[in-house]
Amino acid sequence: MKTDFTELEKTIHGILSVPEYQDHPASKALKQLWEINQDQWDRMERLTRLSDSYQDMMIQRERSLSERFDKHLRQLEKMTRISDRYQRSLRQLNIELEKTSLIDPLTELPNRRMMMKRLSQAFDDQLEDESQQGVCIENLTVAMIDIDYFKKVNDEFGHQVGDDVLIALGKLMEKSVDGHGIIGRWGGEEFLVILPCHNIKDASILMESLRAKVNAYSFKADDKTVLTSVSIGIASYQDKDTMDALLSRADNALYLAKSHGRNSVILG
Ligand SMILES: Nc1nc2c(ncn2[C@@H]2O[C@H](COP(=O)(O)OP(=O)(O)OP(=O)(O)O)[C@@H](O)[C@H]2O)c(=O)[nH]1
Repeated sequence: MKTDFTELEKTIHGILSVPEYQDHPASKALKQLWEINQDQWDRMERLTRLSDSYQDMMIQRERSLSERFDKHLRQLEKMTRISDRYQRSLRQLNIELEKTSLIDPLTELPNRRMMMKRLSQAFDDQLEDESQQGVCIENLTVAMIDIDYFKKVNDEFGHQVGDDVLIALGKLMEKSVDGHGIIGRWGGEEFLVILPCHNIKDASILMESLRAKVNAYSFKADDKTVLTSVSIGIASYQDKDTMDALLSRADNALYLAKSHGRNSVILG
């Protein structure tokens, strides 16, 4: 746009520099007009520069904002990844913790806590079944099993062999009960079997077979052989029974089995 005026500028400069025209009113007005024009140009240039620097500033600002946004986004993604990882490991830890709190570390059978949970569940099922006249018309039955003279095993063969015998007998008894109910380590050399939907007769046949298997089993420790047997007390659910009452009947039956010479099954 300014280049269009180049010729005009030259002409005006030409007129203004002629000495005879200096005092002519038209020359004075032209000079004034020229100065106003120059002033306008300066102002426009200043405005253009201002607008350019403003635009530069905005571009710069936009760039830094977008960089900051990208940086925050990356940080957020990183934090989300870390949090996901942390949550996964926490979940895994919880599963393991839950498992270790319910499993006996030596025999890897359910521990007493888990057996109490399962028994409580079996009780609920039993009560629900009674009220709804469901398919399970038989009683819930429990069996308390205690290894006979286990102290002797420890004394004679050492505690480590005692541990190995506990593990081996745990596996053997678990196999015997498999498909009928569950077995857990109740504590020390004592185990509990829960047999839902088993009347006392069926339960005693199953427990008698378990007893015979343990009796026939021999554990080899180096060149020595460890022979064991178990005493078993059985009790079936009776009307208005509590868990404690049922367990204590099974315990009393076990006590009788012990006092009647061990290696036997007694019904409570
Ligand atoms: N090796 C080993 N021994 C255990 C464990 N828990 C309990 N025992 C042992 O089991 C033995 C139980 O002894 P007692 O209660 O006298 O019973 P018992 O010798 O089996 O005799 P009866 O039960 O009367 O037939 C003790 O010597 C305990 O130390 C265990 O985790 N490992």
